[in-house]
Amino acid sequence: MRKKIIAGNWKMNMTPSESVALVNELKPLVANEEVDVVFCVPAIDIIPVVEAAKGSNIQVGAENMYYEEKGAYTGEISPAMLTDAGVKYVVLGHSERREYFAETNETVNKKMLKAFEHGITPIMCCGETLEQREQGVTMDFIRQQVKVGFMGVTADQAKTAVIAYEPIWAIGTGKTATTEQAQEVCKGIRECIAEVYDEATAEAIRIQYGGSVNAATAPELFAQPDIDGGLVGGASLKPDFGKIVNYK
Ligand SMILES: O=C(CO)COP(=O)(O)O
Repeated sequence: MRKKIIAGNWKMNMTPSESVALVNELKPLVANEEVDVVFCVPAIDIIPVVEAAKGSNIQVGAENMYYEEKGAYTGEISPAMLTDAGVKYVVLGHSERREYFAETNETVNKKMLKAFEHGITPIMCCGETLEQREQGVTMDFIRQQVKVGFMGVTADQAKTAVIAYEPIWAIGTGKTATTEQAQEVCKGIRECIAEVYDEATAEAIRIQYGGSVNAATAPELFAQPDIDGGLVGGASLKPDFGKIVNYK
């Protein structure tokens, strides 16, 4: 049985002081030992959020990370900086980073390998545009994202990874994919992992759905056999997130 993982992606919202207030507000609402609860937050919020989350079930993630150890990479954050600050997870290859910051399957792959090397669990995002869905190439596109993203990743590492299926047309639009659409693609991703690795790896890896998840849609989505939780944007900044975490 895979443990559900419900993660908030704060994106570029919340100053450090706002982040502490939000954690204090949400802390009692997201208490649930049956699921992994992760707050993925802007780099500058990591230290105050780790501090504010102490003693709770909230684990902290980053929204991005660079793939080099250290050096002359102005503006970047290294994996060692993240682990030293108490980070356990990192979102990699979010569609917003692919669109606005030139992330490619290849740079995502480098970051994936680095994250595993440092014991940080990657939440690797994939997902199609509306145009790709209409052209019927959704699964081809996602399979490529997954295959390249996981190049050189061992089966034991892959078993611990998280993949977030986020159809781009459903992000921030209020348009959640239907339960059937979300389940179908998450199942397809699991089949892709079984082809690249084996059944045991496919059974172990956790696959989230993301894209306009809210308290109303979460219960049905998370009840699907191949959906192991969610990556939640907008609703993770509100008390609604407590309802999503306690969807049962
Ligand atoms: O991109 C997302 C999470 O990473 C989804 O964002 P929304 O939940 O705001 O649609």
